[in-house]
Amino acid sequence: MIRFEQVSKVYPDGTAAVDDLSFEVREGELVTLVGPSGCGKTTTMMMVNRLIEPTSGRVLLAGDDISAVDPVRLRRRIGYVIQQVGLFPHRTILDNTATVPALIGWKRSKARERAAELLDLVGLDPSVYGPRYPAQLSGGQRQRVGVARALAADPPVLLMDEPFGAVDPVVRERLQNEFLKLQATVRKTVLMVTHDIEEAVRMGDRIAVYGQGRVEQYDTPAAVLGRPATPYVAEFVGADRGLKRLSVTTIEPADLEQPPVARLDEPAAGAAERLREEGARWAVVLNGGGELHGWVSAQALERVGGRGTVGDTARRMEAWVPVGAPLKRAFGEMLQHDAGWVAVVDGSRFAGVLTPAKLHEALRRSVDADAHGIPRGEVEFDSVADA
Ligand SMILES: Nc1ncnc2c1ncn2[C@@H]1O[C@H](COP(=O)(O)OP(=O)(O)OP(=O)(O)O)[C@@H](O)[C@H]1O
Repeated sequence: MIRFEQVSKVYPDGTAAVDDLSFEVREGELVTLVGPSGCGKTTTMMMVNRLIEPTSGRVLLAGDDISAVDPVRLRRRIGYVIQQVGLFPHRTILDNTATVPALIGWKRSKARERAAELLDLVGLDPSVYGPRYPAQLSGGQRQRVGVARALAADPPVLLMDEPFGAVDPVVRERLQNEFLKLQATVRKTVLMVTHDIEEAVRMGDRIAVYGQGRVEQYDTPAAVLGRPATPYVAEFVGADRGLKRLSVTTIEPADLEQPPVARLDEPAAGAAERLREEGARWAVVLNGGGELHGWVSAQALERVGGRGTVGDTARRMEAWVPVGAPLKRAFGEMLQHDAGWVAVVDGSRFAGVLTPAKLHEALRRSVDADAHGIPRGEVEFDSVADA
């Protein structure tokens, strides 16, 4: 969709900002450009919407050499989100969001209707925020408006330059997650500049790691973390890349343990006996529909004895995650709820539990898979234990 072919940019003062860049962003893919300040990320991005012209090489968009496309028409196909957002201070949020559709000649009513839809999509109620002015919004809300505005004319391509850079880390993580959800439905081709490797790893389908003016590695987050192509990349992703890997390794059914299970409405005595036989100290408790309710300890069941049901003494389980969530989220849930394990659900069905030992095992398996270049599911567990 976006293709850089041996692109270089030397500024008039002789600064070589980008040197012989070649890579391709596939349609619907989110690619993060990450690297230290001044390495040429913004220059790369601005050559896509022709705010900057390359000195040599070509940039292609959907097969067209963009140097032959009228810049104004080109930019209609490309949404642009920048850190400072750049909202017009004297226009309402609704009008700000409707800027591009209005510019390209949509009827005012249609442009505003679309703007309201987009505000809703990024989590801002248009009836509340639409009439406000930019100064009446928080930084995070302004960033959301920036995204809504970029999407308003439904361009196939989005360029985002540090889009979540100006907000605190908590809001930033929320905006990142919201954007990923949005991207899962709108499937734009996205180039996103960041200097934060965590953000690059979390957001990118692929990452371009920049050295000075050059791409040192262009690969999936797991591969960049697992097999840094050069010592520079290894240093840039950091010694704690094992930890970062938690963000990109997902929980799979094979990672789960199957503890004893009790039903909410079954007699406590029967459940207590089962646990005794199995030598287990606790059981997961499900409701009649097989959905997770919580957990119960063997001791508590013994106390209830013959008189009651499991439901009389079961505790709710707050620490749960869906299958497919990153290990980092499971780990976060364990810490937040001070839990020794976290329940994993598949839709509304209970799928098993992830324990710290299993989490570690999953992580090792993912490292091992990358080291050998084979899919995670095909790694023999023995090789993990030996590693
Ligand atoms: N108009 C310009 N004239 C001369 N040099 C420039 C110009 N714009 C950028 N540069 C230089 O080109 C290099 C790459 O800049 P660029 O803005 O692409 O980097 P970046 O990776 O986006 O950095 P940052 O993360 O700090 O925004 C830097 O050395 C910068 O000083």
